[in-house]
Amino acid sequence: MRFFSRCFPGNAGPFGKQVFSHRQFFLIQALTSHASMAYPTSVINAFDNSQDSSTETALILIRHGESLWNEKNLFTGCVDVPLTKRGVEEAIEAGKRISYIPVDIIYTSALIRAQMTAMLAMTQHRHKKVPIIIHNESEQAQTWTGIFSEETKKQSIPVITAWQLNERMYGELQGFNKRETAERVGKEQVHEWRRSYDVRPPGGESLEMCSQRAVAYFKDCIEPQLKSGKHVMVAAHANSLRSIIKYLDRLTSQEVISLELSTGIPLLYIYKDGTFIKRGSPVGPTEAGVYAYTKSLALYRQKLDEMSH
Ligand SMILES: O=C(O)[C@@H](CO)OP(=O)(O)O
Repeated sequence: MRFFSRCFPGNAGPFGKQVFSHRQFFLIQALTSHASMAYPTSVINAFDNSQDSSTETALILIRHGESLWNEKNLFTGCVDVPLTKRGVEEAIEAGKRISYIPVDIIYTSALIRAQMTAMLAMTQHRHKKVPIIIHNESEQAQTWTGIFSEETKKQSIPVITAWQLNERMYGELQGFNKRETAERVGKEQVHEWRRSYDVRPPGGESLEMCSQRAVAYFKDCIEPQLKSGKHVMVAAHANSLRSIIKYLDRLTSQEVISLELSTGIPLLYIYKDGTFIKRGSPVGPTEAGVYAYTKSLALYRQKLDEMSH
């Protein structure tokens, strides 16, 4: 049961007090293990490779679009702030960039800026499936969010929310202006709090502490999905994603200091034979280079194109 309790929404943690039930598990299984009835078999095969664990799978990482506190230059951490208009546009643009890359399951943090980003990005996707947030707050939430049409389930993508993917908790800095804080306590101190690997901001999490929960979640819950043939998108935050990228790219704690992630830029990895191959950021939906590296992605794109003609 370890996989279940750690990997489904509502797992114990600062942002979840729910418990996992078997019903939840079966719902997610149903949502992720289907083939589309509405598409020709060849298309289904092109992106439903969940039976073949040797297949390459796509992992898209995306930092949320600009938030209202990014705009104001405030330490945000786990404060649940929505996107700005520009953030909304960034998320839509990101969606265009990945609109031909298969997505079978989405993970987001428990915070609205990551969830908005994932949902807005999916409005641009060519497969037109509906991303649906899996609710597990209570037995009632599970029952009341039930989907009873198999056909409709097949046209859905489960969205799993996990507090472990949240932004690093910034402690007593949350809500303060970054520039003003630097003027008060010194630029070096603020830089150390923001970018060092193991120094904690007052009352908050160091990047190392953030890594411990984010990478553990990635290894326990997301990697098994990729391994089983699912294409995964993760919408999260600067520091939870820096932690995950440190793990994927095997960066040292020194190297991760200079890793900066822009808002709303998708990053693509291919998972194959237990390793992650970095593919950078797809620049545009029709960029040939993005699809050149794996046959299955190229085939997927070709089929989507054929469907729309
Ligand atoms: O304020 C925050 O939560 C983060 C991300 O915006 O800031 P920083 O770049 O300092 O880690």
